[in-house]
Amino acid sequence: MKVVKFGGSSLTDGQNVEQALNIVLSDPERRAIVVSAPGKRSDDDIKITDLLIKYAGMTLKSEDTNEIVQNIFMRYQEIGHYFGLSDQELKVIKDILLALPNQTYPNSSYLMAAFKAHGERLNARLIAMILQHQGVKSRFLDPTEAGLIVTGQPNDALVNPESYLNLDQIKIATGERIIFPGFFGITPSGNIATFSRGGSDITGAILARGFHADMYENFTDVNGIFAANPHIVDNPQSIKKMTYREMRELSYAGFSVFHDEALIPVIQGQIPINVKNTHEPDQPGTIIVPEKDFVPDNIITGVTSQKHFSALYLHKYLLNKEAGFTLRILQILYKHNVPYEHMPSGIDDITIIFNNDFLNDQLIDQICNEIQATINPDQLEWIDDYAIIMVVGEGMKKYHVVSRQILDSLGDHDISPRMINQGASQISMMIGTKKEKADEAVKIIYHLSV
Ligand SMILES: Nc1ncnc2c1ncn2[C@@H]1O[C@H](COP(=O)(O)OP(=O)(O)O)[C@@H](O)[C@H]1O
Ligand SMILES: N[C@@H](CC(=O)OP(=O)(O)O)C(=O)O
Repeated sequence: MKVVKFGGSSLTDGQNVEQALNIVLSDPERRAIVVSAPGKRSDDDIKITDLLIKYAGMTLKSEDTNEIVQNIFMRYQEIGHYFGLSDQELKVIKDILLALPNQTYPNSSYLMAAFKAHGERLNARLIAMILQHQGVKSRFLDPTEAGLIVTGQPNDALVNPESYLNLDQIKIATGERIIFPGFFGITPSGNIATFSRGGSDITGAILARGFHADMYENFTDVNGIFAANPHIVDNPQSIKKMTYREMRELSYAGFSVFHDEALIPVIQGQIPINVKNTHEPDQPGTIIVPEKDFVPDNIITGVTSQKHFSALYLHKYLLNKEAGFTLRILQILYKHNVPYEHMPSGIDDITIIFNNDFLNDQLIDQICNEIQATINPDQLEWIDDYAIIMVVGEGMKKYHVVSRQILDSLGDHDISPRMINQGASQISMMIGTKKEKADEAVKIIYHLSV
């Protein structure tokens, strides 16, 4: 059997949902369907998830929410009407939306998670109603009923392994389709908690493992995974086949088309992933497979950049002889609950690279002051303007000359790397640059790879 996930970009309106359902019905193996909340219908539209975040915020501030509820409901109503559902049949969706503020939540973070999750919960319910209306044997299955248990942060949850045992018990009748909402699970105490943004990919992966699927098909709005972000490189080539670890490195480093955490359940279950286009389902898309089933065609598979970093540069002579130097820095970061992304070092220097999401100006000042006082470095410099370019390819392991070509080409364009780090897996190379040079660097490296 196949688990199939449709992203919000594939479920924007009635016509899109019809395309998705045709895909489902064209293959009897497509038995478990994971859906996201309806996405943007045009560039200036708002995703349902973002409308729900606004609804939660207004509820917390006790503002009038009639208009926002109506706006959210209208999106579902429009899809329902396209398939001939009556307002009477759709009333349940409005009732659930209106009832959200009246539930009890442990705190405002759980309230936010529950509101957000209803984008997918109501869409799955609606799509099951549409299929039933068309006479297709189908069932809405909720994470509560399925036992998709999660722990951790209410808006950044992690799957609990018990979920796989629960999913294993679920019977899908012959010819039946299960419609499952993406993006959230239920905590052991029965509250809703969501994965991080884009997390319906994770739900699809959990179901693929839990149901022992032969394939996880992930439908989006482009022909698979491109070798570079299409917003940076014009018409990038689509990758035919790649490995789990290539995808994990690339999605972690900026390929937002597939969530990096969604790789983990499929790797554990050794299930191939096929990223495909809902609008062109006959195109092969990208297949993501275990390393043992892969022979690289190219040296570089993909290149990506991320610009949300800062770095702390520390210089101290004989740093390499001072036991506990790094430990004392890490203790300061730990005290302030600040994680770091990377820490390349030399004999007398170390750079610590941070994700800006975990920082603010006050925290930066505190950390710098404490490091200055504790470590007494010869030089301490905070660098705001930091981007990381990640070049990934299984073929890079064999052809070390590619690193030199990359650096030479960047140098020819006056881009001098601030840091170079060859990953321990030898399939990736990380290059630190100024933010303003990041897109240009991606273009240069992409054109070397094709
Ligand atoms: N390397 C890449 N390959 C394909 N798409 C990419 C890549 N990087 C960014 N994207 C963007 O990701 C979008 C699909 O991701 P997303 O909008 O989250 O889809 P969905 O709603 O289907 O989950 C594409 O429309 C594309 O613009
Ligand atoms: N709707 C959620 C979860 C998700 O995965 O959405 P999408 O499939 O549209 O990326 C979000 O916007 O984050």
